[in-house]
Amino acid sequence: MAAPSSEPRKRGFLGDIITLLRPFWPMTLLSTLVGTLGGLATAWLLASINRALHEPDGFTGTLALQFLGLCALSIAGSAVAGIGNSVAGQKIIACLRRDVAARILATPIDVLERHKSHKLLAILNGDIGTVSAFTFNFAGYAVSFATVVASLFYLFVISPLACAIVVLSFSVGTGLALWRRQIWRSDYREVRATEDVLQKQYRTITEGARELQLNHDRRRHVHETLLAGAADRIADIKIVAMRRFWLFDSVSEAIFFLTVAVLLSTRAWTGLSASAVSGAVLVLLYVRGPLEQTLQALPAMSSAEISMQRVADLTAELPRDNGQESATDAPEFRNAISLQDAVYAFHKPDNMPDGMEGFVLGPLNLTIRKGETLFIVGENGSGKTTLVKLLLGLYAPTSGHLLLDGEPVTADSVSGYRQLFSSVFSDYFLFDDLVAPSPQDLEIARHWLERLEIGHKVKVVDGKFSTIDLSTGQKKRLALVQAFLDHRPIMMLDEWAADQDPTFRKIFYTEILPELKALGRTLIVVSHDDRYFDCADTVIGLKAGKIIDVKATPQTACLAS
Ligand SMILES: Nc1ncnc2c1ncn2[C@@H]1O[C@H](COP(=O)(O)OP(=O)(O)OP(=O)(O)O)[C@@H](O)[C@H]1O
Repeated sequence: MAAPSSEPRKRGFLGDIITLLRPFWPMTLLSTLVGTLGGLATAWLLASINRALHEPDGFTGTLALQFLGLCALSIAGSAVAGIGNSVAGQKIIACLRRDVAARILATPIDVLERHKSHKLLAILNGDIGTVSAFTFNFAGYAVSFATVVASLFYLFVISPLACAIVVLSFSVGTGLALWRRQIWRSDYREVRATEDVLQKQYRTITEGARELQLNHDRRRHVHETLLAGAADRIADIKIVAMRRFWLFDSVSEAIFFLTVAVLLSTRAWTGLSASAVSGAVLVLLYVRGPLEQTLQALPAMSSAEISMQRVADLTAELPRDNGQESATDAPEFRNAISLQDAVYAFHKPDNMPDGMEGFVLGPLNLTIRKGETLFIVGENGSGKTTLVKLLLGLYAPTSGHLLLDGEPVTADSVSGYRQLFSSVFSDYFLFDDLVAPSPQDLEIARHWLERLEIGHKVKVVDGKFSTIDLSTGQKKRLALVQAFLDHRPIMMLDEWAADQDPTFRKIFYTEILPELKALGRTLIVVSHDDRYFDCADTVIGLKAGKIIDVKATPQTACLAS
């Protein structure tokens, strides 16, 4: 089995945005074109107003009609651009969310374990929204851009000098905005990194609520140092950025008034006509809004660029699903699964001190025959769960092979291979519903709920369990019902009995496991219950990642114990 392929990131930010917009190009193109038309109409409207100001006949009927027509076009252009934008924006968010989720679902477990879940959540919740917030306004920027360019063109036609003064004024404003963007880029990088820390602390206060309420010192440390530290740092960076923003905004405003003053006060010297001066003031007044809107998009663009980078970095590491996961059927399980000189070595964590190495399981040789009950035993940290993940195809061997009926399980076949198993890990996830249950499934579920002595607590109602608010041991019994309903030939139960009371623990080993075996299930059971090791056909003992003991036991002994 090969390691997941990662796609090198070749495109730039603009390329990413265009790729995102590509599926919605008819709508984006239409709204951008109509929006641009609206922007041109606005510029023409300014020209008409200026002409009306200096027309000897004033606001003539023709001008009035033209004014109305242009108003309609300008308003309609903005509206169509706005609506088209929001539709494309929402679809882009949905698309990105689906794509990232599909990639996470198709990602090998060890890669996923290396990405901490709070970081994945920050990307799913925060970054995707930031990217979309920028693409949302794509047509809006086109409207603003068209208005600015067309208005300047009009001004150039009536007076190149007035146009030059206005362009100079806008250029200084634009220069300031670009400078501001540059500073915001580095600020936002720190904001975004701190948001990951914040997300981690949010998880701590929700998932560790019990522990924190019982320990005031830790609670204070988490709340006042870690969480408040991250929240305050983000606030501090944003306060400085906003202060800078308003300072730059005031300077831009001052430049605007200064330009108007220059235009008015130097008329005698520059020889500008009244129509050129009023045209320039109109353009300055009216175009300032759209221009600022475009310039204000620059910080949003920086944020989107960094967020896009994070989404792209993540998705480059995660494989594309291509629908293969759902399309692959389980192969037939005829004889045995085995490991041949299989090794799994964990990556050494970045913060692991020198001289310490990551855990290595193997090399292992092991065969599990169809219908066999195998117990994996060993002290804490000996590698039992790691071995199970290797056997289930969740970890790919670093070297050696995983074989199904003598054939190596490859990167192409592993997804189907995994469908041979149902599992209850020691840190299992409990689903509260059944996937498309048949009437027989409902019957089987009822049987197993009774058999596991939780039938009085849980029923199946409309394809869902009526509750999953159960005791720890009862939840685990429900997880076993779920695993059984998966109808897989091999069941893996990792320390399943650890949370059960002594009576039910005995029932599990001496009745439930033999029943499952009698139903044809191959069973892989991780256990510390040495009292019941006789209930296995084979027991393998692990120590420091190596098999130290293999024992074949007749299962009849279990029934007598
Ligand atoms: N995600 C991980 N990243 C790095 N190392 C890991 C990871 N998971 C486990 N390990 C290492 O692998 C070793 C074996 O872990 P494993 O969970 O397989 O032990 P185990 O035998 O199931 O233990 P237990 O009886 O406590 O459940 C551990 O000592 C740990 O250091």
